[in-house]
Amino acid sequence: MNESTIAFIGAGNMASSIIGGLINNGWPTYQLIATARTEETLSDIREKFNIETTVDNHQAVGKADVIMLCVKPQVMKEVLTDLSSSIKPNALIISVAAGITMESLQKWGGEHLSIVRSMPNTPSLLQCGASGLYANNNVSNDHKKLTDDIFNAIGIAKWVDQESLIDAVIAVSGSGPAYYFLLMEIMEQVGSRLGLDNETSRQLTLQTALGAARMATESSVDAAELRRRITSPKGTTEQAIKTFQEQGLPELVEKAMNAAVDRSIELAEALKD
Ligand SMILES: NC(=O)C1=CN([C@@H]2O[C@H](COP(=O)(O)OP(=O)(O)OC[C@H]3O[C@@H](n4cnc5c(N)ncnc54)[C@H](OP(=O)(O)O)[C@@H]3O)[C@@H](O)[C@H]2O)C=CC1
Ligand SMILES: O=C(O)[C@@H]1CCC=N1
Repeated sequence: MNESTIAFIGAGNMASSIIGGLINNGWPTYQLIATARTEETLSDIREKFNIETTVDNHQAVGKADVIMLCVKPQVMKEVLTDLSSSIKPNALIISVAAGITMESLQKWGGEHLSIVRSMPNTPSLLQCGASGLYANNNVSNDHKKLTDDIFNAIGIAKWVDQESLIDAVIAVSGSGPAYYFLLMEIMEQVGSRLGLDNETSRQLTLQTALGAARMATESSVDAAELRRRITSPKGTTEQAIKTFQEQGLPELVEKAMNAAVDRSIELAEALKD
């Protein structure tokens, strides 16, 4: 069992997904600390996870072997600059923020710090997360192993060797759950408009998403082949897929994913100073 204490600076959607995923995987609650701006958020975290909380970032960071920066990109500079003096020597810093570069993190926290830029996603709560990881040159093999222990406990994790690929990870898996949720929302609504009662439409949609995801991950053939197996010649699926393709779904998805990348680059530029 890992003996490291992890401080979560920021205890919102992403932090609580990681905390929940770690606890579900057996990470000891006494090794987790979370901070937030408001007591309201912290009492919610204590109620859900029974871990130590504080509004004092310095107090949390002073005890931590791993400091997980889980605040919004817009407040990262203020938060990291302020807490840098309390970071223990040999602590590992992990940022989850979109659009905050390694250069900025080092400038605000200190050039000597071991920093990993991560891009997790909220299904981490169910240990179904998909994370991308990028390390600076100060990160030792032990720190990499520790990072792997954390992110593999909440799903799968892939190291990338160029920082710019973190933006690709944002477009695929960081933001990705929202794309599938959007499709589920739309299918539920259309099912209702086609005459199903709302609850039936919801249940059929969600079970279909779960079934498709499980088949895609558990089957020995790829998604394209699984799709072909549903698409009978001259059948109903053929008409639906043809409509998606003729109306530009592939181009639309590419455009949306590029928009996510562009926004990350734009944030990095706007928040670098
Ligand atoms: N949501 C997602 O799916 C993903 C998010 N991310 C990244 O995660 C980060 C957080 O996003 P998300 O969790 O959605 O945001 P939330 O707004 O849900 O959480 C942000 C948290 O930061 C806390 N906070 C704000 N200022 C401070 C401070 N000075 N000290 C300590 N805590 C502070 C807030 O406290 P309070 O609640 O008290 O206001 C809140 O708990 C972002 O950088 C984002 O890019 C990455 C991948 C996926
Ligand atoms: O939307 C965002 O900016 C964050 C990063 C990836 C998912 N949520």
